[in-house]
Amino acid sequence: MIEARFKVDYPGFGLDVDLRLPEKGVTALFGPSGSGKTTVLRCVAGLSRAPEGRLVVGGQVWQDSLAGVFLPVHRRPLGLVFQEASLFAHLSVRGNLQYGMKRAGNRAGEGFQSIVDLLGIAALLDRMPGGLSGGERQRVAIARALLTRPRLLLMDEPLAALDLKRKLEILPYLERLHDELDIPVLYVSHAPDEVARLADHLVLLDAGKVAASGDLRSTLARTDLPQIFLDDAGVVLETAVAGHEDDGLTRLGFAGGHLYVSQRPEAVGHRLRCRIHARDVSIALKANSDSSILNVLPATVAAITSTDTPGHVLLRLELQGGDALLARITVRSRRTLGIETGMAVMAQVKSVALLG
Ligand SMILES: Nc1ncnc2c1ncn2[C@@H]1O[C@H](COP(=O)(O)OP(=O)(O)OP(=O)(O)O)[C@@H](O)[C@H]1O
Repeated sequence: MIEARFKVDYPGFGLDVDLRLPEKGVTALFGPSGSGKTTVLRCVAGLSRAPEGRLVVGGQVWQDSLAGVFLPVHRRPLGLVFQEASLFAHLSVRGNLQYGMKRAGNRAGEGFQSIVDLLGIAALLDRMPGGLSGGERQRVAIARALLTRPRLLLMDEPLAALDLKRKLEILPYLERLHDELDIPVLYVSHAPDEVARLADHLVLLDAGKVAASGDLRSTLARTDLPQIFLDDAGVVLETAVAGHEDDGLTRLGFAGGHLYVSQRPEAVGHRLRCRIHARDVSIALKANSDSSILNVLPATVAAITSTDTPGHVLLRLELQGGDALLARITVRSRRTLGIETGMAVMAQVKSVALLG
């Protein structure tokens, strides 16, 4: 468990957070511009010194303002990856990686091959940074950070400077981080799709305060969050390919039932994350045989929340097996159908976005 408590006062902005984060997996720090994501990351890195703060990583105290403890950034075993990869232009990719290793006392190059493979950069080792694409540079920067054998990897909007094509190229490598790294990753982003795809744990920041912190799927399914997080609300489901149908559809299975999507190349059993937006879910009182909507799941209305969207409410629908969906429907439809909490309904899913 990482314990991170920081209080910072800047003119016009105050940060006051108290977090308990898992020691494994990717934690996304998500929130609107100016909510304090980078400030938290800088306090964790030791790049900023919170006047009041306590930070414990892997049982080691990195900061304890009451006891006067503050490890400077160079004494913290962490890897840092920023928006722009700052590689040494006069060193090859291999030279850049070796520099990182030496600085961290990793002279034997422990883990070199597995990290080079993890980031897919074996073919780039003898190239100079000047000739690399933005996505390749970021992969090298991540490898260099990992080769310092950090206890924690910090990433601040690592994809923000890349165009869509480069983002898509690097995402699969980042995705592997949560499966293959046994250190925690703290990932700052304001891109909902990136967070939905990469994170295991989610911290929502709003005006310097923690609006929510928890497992990604259950946090995204909450309807009791500040409005800013409900505008583009949607859940993430962890599914597996259950079969390929002969009419060009792939069937995905999860505890709540099945979802049909356009044919996928992945084999049966392959895990796929999906995002389902609240705006893409509608409600029927019973299974409809005269509808073109294929994906219909039995659900129970667990919560009804009003939102900033005039004339609409947000429903939280519990599915079999513990997952949930959100649905944005009109107040009029709610009235016409007589929807109340506790009712059994059919959730009609108009669109499923596959992540990855
Ligand atoms: N050194 C500083 N001195 C004064 N104010 C600061 C300092 N650093 C950050 N701030 C202010 O703190 C607030 C939070 O900034 P921060 O960069 O943490 O937000 P963010 O959520 O990362 O935003 P973005 O998504 O735009 O990067 C902002 O209002 C910013 O102007």
